[in-house]
Amino acid sequence: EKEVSITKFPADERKIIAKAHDKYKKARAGIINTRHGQIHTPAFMPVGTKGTVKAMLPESVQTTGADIILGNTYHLMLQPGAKRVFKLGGLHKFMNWSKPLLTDSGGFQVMSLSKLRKITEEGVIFNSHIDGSKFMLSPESSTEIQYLLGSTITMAFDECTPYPSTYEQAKSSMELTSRWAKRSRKAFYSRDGYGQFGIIQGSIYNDLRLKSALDLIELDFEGYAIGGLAVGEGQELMFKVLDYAPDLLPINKPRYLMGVGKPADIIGAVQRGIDMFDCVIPTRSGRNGQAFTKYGVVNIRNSKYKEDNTPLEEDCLCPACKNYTKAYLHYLVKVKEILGAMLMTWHNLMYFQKLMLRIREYIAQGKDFDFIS
Ligand SMILES: N#Cc1ccc(CCNc2nc3cc4nc(N)[nH]c(=O)c4cc3[nH]2)cc1
Ligand SMILES: [Zn+2]
Repeated sequence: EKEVSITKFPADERKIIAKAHDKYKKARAGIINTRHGQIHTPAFMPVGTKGTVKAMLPESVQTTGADIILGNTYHLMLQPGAKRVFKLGGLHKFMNWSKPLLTDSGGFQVMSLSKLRKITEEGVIFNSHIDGSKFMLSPESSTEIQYLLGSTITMAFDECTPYPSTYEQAKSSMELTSRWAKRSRKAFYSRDGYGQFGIIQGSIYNDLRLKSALDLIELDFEGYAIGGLAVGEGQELMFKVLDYAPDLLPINKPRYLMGVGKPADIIGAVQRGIDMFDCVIPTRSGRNGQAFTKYGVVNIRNSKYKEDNTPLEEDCLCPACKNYTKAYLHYLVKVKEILGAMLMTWHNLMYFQKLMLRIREYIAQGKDFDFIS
């Protein structure tokens, strides 16, 4: 079909509702057109780190309403290897997911997973957390790996500035990210319908966030991510950065907040102008027995559910709610049956997608939406 450019917030479909209450005037709903289909924003991306959304079939992920899922350069370069995935037809074919795929660029995962690592101007040298063998990730190699995987949206190679950081530490980290962004942009093989997002850093310092945005806007990325958040700063400080940073980014391009988050975090970030999210919470906490419901979070392992013959949510259309009871889910999770992980994950992904759908609808109708969660 006709390939379209990746970021076309169609003017007529873009609904920026100037709200009487200034809390909402930054919220926007739109559509990102890509080579692999449309992404309705605000969008939540389920995390499929190793080429699978854990405990879900791709067709099941699709039924929850997800338009796009996230994969990880770091994990896939170690196993099965980017060249092998390329030889086998790319990640879309390998994992049987034909819709958009966004891949994180690996720097964040190296810092959180690999043991020995060394950051140099060239890139990051590290030992695999699997077998200790030596690897290097650089703006060039990360961008090439994401090309070999066939990512719809490639992330620039950045350094996620830890929290807390002094102003000086945040400044030199942000400056490194700007130099790496330039190299990432140069290494990107641009094709119609594919895109590369820059990632701004600067920690909690507004002037550093501004400089980071200016450096990256010069590189004319198809979209921009706000990095260096959801790293332990807490919701209040995250929102303080989000009261300022999204407006530094081009209004007509997608804004992606990496690693976020709980429903309340997502709502607060949408109200501040964010379009895209990813978080392991619905999948990881689902496998650990936490179900997100309109009544709040249900810890299904709690003994009070062992004879509860009612569904998690009576009006939810997911298999867990349509066909099973909390008593059965309680039992499956307690005895660590694989079906327990499957059903809890499916429900949580459905819950997160329903939340995004309702947010999109409320924005389109110009309605307030801060009470949803
Ligand atoms: N369960 C659970 C759970 C575990 C971790 C998290 C926090 C994830 N936060 C987070 N992911 C990130 C990825 C990132 N990737 C890159 N390339 N750069 C970032 O600055 C960055 C920042 C992030 N912050 C949230 C929930
Ligand atoms: Zn359900």
